[in-house]
This record gives sequence, structure tokens and C-alpha cells, in this order.
Amino acid sequence: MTAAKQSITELYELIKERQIQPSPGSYTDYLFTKGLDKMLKKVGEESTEVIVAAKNPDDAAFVLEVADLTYHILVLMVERGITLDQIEEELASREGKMSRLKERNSINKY
Ligand SMILES: N=c1c2ncn([C@@H]3O[C@H](COP(=O)(O)OP(=O)(O)OP(=O)(O)O)[C@@H](O)[C@H]3O)c2ncn1[C@@H]1O[C@H](COP(=O)(O)O)[C@@H](O)[C@H]1O
Repeated sequence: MTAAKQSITELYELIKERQIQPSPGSYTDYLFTKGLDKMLKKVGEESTEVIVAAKNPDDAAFVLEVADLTYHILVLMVERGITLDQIEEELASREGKMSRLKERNSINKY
């Protein structure tokens, strides 16, 4: 049996929905109500938890913390009005740049 998956795009869209249409009892709704400072605090806490979990051989605990951080980053992105497309475009713009930089560095080394 294959494990159920939720794509990052699906989660982002659901978070956007929560921002437009608050849902009682929703943690996402709670974060939007609390606002930017609360979200930043959560991103800080979750980042620390990722760092701690990365030092531990328990893969499941590490995956859990990365998922928590991913969720909180997505909430922050929605709050700031940043789309997944913008991140993908930024990453794509690095592809050529990074390989040119690596090429230049390896030429300079010799
Ligand atoms: N992926 C997540 C997700 N990851 C983490 N969390 C919540 O993040 C919180 C982090 O836990 P902590 O112990 O650090 O925080 P806490 O003590 O509960 O809360 P604070 O007082 O610190 O704010 C937990 O309450 C988790 O439930 C999430 N809450 C919701 N989602 C997804 O978001 C979508 C919308 O969910 P609702 O907001 O519940 O509608 C759904 O797909 C959910 O699965």
C-alpha cells in the first residue's frame, strides 16, 4: 500500500483558503489571527527543532520536524503574499548562475 501524500502546492492552497475563509478550530486560522510576529516565532522554533532533529539518527523525527517547518514557512508565505511560483522562479534563475559560478571557481583553482 502506498502512503497518502499531500503536495506542497495542495497544502499552500489549503492555507490560502483558510486565510480567505476562516475555519473554526483551525490552527492555520489561529496563526492568521495572531499575525506575522507569531508566525515568525513559530518559524524560529521549528527551525531550531529541525536543527536538533538533524543531529539525531531518528529519520522519522527529522521528517516530522521538516514537515512542521515547511507548513509554518507556507503560512508565512501566504501572509506575505508570496507564491510558490515566485520561489520556483528564484530557484530556476540560480540553475545557470550556479553552474557558471562553479565552472569559474574550478578554473580559478588551477
Ligand atoms: N500541516 C499542518 C501542520 N503542521 C503543524 N501544524 C500545527 O502546528 C502546531 C505546532 O505545534 P507546537 O506544539 O509547536 O505549537 P502549539 O503549542 O500547538 O501552538 P502554539 O501555542 O505554540 O502556537 C500544532 O498545533 C500542529 O497541529 C499544522 N497544522 C495544520 N497543518 C495542515 O494545514 C492544513 C489546514 O489545517 P487546519 O489549520 O487545521 O485547518 C491541513 O492540511 C493540515 O494538515
